[in-house]
Amino acid sequence: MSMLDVNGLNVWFGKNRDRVDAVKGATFDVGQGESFGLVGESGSGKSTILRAITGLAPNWSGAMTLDGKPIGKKRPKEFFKTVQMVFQDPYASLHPRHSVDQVLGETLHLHGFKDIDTRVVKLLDDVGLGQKFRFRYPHQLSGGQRQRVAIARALAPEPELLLLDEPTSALDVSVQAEILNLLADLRNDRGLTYLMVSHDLSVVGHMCDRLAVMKDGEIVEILDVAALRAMNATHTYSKQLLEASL
Ligand SMILES: Nc1ncnc2c1ncn2[C@@H]1O[C@H](COP(=O)(O)OP(=O)(O)OP(=O)(O)O)[C@@H](O)[C@H]1O
Repeated sequence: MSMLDVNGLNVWFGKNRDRVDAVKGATFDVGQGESFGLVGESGSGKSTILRAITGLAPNWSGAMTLDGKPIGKKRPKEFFKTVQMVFQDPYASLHPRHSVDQVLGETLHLHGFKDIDTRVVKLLDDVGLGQKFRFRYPHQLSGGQRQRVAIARALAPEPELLLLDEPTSALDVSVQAEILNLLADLRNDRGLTYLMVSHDLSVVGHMCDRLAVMKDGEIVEILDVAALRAMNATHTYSKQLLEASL
């Protein structure tokens, strides 16, 4: 069964002459436990799809369902127990004056957990940081460590679906693989479902089962990773993208 089903999604910003149609008629589904990639050039609408799913892009039409239930205009609190997002830039996504303990503790509190201490310790272990990072502030962490905290925060409500918006592109090349391996391990251990945006085909080839290629707001092709590895795309633009990635 589909974890996420997106059907004829249109997303726009602004009005009249200022209107930008960022996503046009996007249709795809992400199976339970699947890792699905969205690739394409800058401005093709990849992040906007994630933002529409989480309610950060309010102007949309079409149909989206999560676990078979329609996603409406307002997201109830339970929605964010199932769906969490990890942003590209952990420098921007963590409050500079909140310690790691506050970041995780407040998220757990918000989601109604009582055994907060135990869970904070467990989350830090799960993302490979450990307790010594618990009372540090973002400026005392490296980029990779900050992204681990952001991943721990996303895992706190025990979600089923993680929306990953270029989760390694703001990091040093040397730590990108560590974070990708962490995400792959977490998916294996917890049976998570991923919807992952990347402009890097090698990242998607490593992390995803299937991918959608986007251009100018439209999905031009959906490929499985075997077809990606075999350079077996049908659409001209996907072919160009594959060739450019060599
Ligand atoms: N808040 C906004 N207001 C107006 N236009 C926006 C807004 N957010 C995105 N857009 C426009 O929507 C289009 C799609 O942007 P989006 O960020 O989804 O692309 P992307 O494929 O994720 O690119 P990138 O890899 O650079 O993040 C672009 O033309 C962008 O300028």
